[in-house]
Amino acid sequence: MTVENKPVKHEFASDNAKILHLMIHSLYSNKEIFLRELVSNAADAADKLRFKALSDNALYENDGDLRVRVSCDKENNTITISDNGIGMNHDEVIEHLGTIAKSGTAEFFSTLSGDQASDSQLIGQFGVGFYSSFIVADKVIVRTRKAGDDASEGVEWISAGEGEFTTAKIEKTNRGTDIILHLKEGESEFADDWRLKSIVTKYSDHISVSVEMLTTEIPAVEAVAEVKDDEGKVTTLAIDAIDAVPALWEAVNKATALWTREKADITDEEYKEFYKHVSHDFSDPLLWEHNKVEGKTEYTSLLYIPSKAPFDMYNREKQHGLKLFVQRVYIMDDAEQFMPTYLRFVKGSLDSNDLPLNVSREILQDNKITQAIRKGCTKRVLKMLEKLAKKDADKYQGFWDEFGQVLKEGPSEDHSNKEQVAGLLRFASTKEDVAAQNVSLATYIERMKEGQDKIYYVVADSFEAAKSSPHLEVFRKKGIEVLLMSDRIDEWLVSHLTAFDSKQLQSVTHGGLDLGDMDDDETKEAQEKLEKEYDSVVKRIKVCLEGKVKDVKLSQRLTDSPACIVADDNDMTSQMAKLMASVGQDVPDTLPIFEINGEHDLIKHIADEQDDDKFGQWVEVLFDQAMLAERGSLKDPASFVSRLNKLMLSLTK
Ligand SMILES: Nc1ncnc2c1ncn2[C@@H]1O[C@H](COP(=O)(O)OP(=O)(O)OP(=O)(O)O)[C@@H](O)[C@H]1O
Repeated sequence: MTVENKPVKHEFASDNAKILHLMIHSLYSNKEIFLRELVSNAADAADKLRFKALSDNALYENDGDLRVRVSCDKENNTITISDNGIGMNHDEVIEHLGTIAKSGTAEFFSTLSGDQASDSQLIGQFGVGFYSSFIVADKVIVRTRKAGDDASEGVEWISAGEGEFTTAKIEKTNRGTDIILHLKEGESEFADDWRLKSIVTKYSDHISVSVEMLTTEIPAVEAVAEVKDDEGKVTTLAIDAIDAVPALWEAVNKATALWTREKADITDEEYKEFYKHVSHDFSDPLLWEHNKVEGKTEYTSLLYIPSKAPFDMYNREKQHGLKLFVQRVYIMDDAEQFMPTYLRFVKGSLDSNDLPLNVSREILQDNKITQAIRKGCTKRVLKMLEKLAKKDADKYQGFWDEFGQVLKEGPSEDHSNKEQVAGLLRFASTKEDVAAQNVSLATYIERMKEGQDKIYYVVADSFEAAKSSPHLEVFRKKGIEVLLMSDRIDEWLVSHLTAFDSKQLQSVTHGGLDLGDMDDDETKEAQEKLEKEYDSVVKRIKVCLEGKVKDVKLSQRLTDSPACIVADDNDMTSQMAKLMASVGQDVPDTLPIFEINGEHDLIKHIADEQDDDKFGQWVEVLFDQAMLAERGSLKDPASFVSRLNKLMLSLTK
């Protein structure tokens, strides 16, 4: 795209005005963060240049001293943040500053409630970055030139943060980006060196690039002396005047990479600010760990668990949050190779001395060092979570509520840490019958009944459906706890997590029910007797449901419902079938097992029905009902309704 000398108008790509309005409103009480965001972007730009210059030193254009400068002009009510980093060309300006929109923006903004406190939390998760300038400015000018481009390739971007912005070609001799904020009326407090300095030190001390501000200029002092001669005549003599001290750019931050410092010298505040820089999150992290690993592979990791899930957490393609450094040189963001996908919420930085500086994503992929670091970091995060769960169950619960669903991807993805991940899982259960997922597998095992050797669970579409599943009846009667699962991922989880602590996980809707030593002899005898009694009824039902069921059995799991559907041991459960169908997979048509409750009055009633037609109608209706309860829908609902109506009519006669 060619750039015109004359400013060209562009529309913002998304519903910018509305989004900005919401953002400004929700972040207003914390407006100084605009400076953190802009300094953070400028430092990133310096990091990116340093990385690119590794393979092309000319990009430094003889100015290798990377820095960010912050200044203000009281008279004109402006603040300027200037960097000599990578800069942007015209297309990049349009791409990066022309839209706040990221995928899912509209959906995300529709979740805002208008309540400032909760919205600012959400906005923080979304990340507003550059656009936070409009909290304090009513006009923002960006003047930028990409490293390596000709001075005439500079671009000026101007916007008042409403529906549009302009771009124009400019001459810019020095590489990098200047951002000039024209402060709104009432925000002139920020056009003050002391105020700016205190914000920069508060938020940007950990940034490894130096952030500079101008010192105050000291004017020259003309010193004079009056000398009296013998006759009393006074002469004025100029003696050594004090030279003026010009304003100098001076670093106002420590400018050393935080993770290279000793843990004992780093305050919690500094850790928190560094987190905000790497994660673009506005809230404090939940916890973090900073480790220098020595030995075969040497690296420093600073890993954070956020307190809130970002709005696009469930997108598995989502960028990961680890920044990779090699020998303190920034290499890349989103170094996904160092963390398994189910821990994609972890943010932070990794610095390795063993990887080459010219490392690329491709090299990282098949690299022994990468694998060793990934293994170490995975263990570290799992340990952090284990420790938290032990030490502070409430805080862990907060973590689980945000990230539990993602952690549930663990057992299928990470076989070597399956047991450890399983120990971190939390479920709802029949013990409390509430939707909160707060029961660990270890707690379940502690509460198991004498003689119980399995961990029982049910998976359904919703918590309500799981809780009222007919399959739970006998478990409730016998006081056996069952885990209630209703997250989309649950069926997938249990298909990979088949045991924990040597106890098998068993679906209550799957296969024959064997309560093992928990059934007394009396119960077993009664069951056998009932089976004999119902032998011929079961056979008659099989004939009626020929081609629709795999088998018909007398149930041991029902007490209140007349019948239910069970999946054969090796067959896919209906939840799994639904899950596969929802991702477009072919699902084999498997026939269910139909179980009837011999103690139920309806079953007793049909057992006595001599008329084959009527018997058939009853069986079909009961079967459809059971299918409906299990799968939530029927292949042919109209026939079910008509059969039910016929049956009801016959009862009125
Ligand atoms: N000073 C700068 N120098 C070079 N590029 C910049 C600069 N400031 C912003 N950018 C570019 O604009 C992009 C958008 O910045 P913005 O702050 O809106 O989002 P972000 O930093 O990518 O992430 P987040 O929205 O989560 O804060 C950056 O990713 C970067 O590519």
